[in-house]
Amino acid sequence: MELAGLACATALQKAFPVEMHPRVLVCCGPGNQGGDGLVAARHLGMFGYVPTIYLPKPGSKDIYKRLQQQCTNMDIRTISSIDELRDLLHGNRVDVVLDAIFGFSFKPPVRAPFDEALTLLSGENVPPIVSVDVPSGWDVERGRPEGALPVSGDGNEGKKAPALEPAVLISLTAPKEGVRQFKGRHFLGGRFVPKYIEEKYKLALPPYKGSEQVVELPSADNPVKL
Ligand SMILES: NC(=O)C1=CN([C@@H]2O[C@H](COP(=O)(O)OP(=O)(O)OC[C@H]3O[C@@H](n4cnc5c(N)ncnc54)[C@H](O)[C@@H]3O)[C@@H](O)[C@H]2O)[C@@H](O)CC1
Repeated sequence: MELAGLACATALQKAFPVEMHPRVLVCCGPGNQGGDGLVAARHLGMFGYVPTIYLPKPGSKDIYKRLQQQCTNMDIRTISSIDELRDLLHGNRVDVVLDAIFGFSFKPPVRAPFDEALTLLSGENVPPIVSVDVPSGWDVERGRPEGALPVSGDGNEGKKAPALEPAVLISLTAPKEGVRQFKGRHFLGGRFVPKYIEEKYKLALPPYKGSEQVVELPSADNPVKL
């Protein structure tokens, strides 16, 4: 989780340098991906950004609580309500968003309060989004859903929430099948995979340069050379 979060912070820094994009909103879900987001927030703070964490539903694992505490120790502000999220986004107080809400374990329908968060983050004039591993709302295998996602809960019949459309994606360990359609800047972070795992699963991972934690991958709109 530590190296994954560091990779997320590093990719965001490459795509959105601190000089131009100092204010980062880190949106965290309740799973391991949310934990990666908390780690990334801490490193972004170390890189000179001013992170704010949106954490509506903290994970219950002990490691999650400890990661939260480390952010608190660094005086990183945490918000939890949808009203605070709306105020931040509509008040032009965010330069870039790190989407660490849902990763490969997401399954629709979307449960509250993430339906409203996805709607706000998909609104007009929202700053660019960097998604972790799988853009929130996409399926790890099938990718971007066709149309908006159903929302669960009494009284939500017919209600929909959009999947996110990030500008940048940071895949962890190896890109997932569902992000083949992703066209923006695409980074890979996962310089922690032992050779035997790479060979066992035939991952064919690209080389990382020097001591870099991430490598930029070619995508349809960004044909970088490896
Ligand atoms: N080996 C691993 O498992 C690693 C995982 N990593 C990260 O962790 C992610 C996977 O972590 P997890 O398996 O914990 O799952 P996720 O972080 O993808 O999310 C699962 C959480 O979201 C909730 N959730 C799922 N569907 C929902 C819905 N429709 N509405 C509301 N809440 C919903 C679940 O209750 C669960 O708490 C990866 O995508 C990656 O970002 C990395 O830290 C690297 C290592």
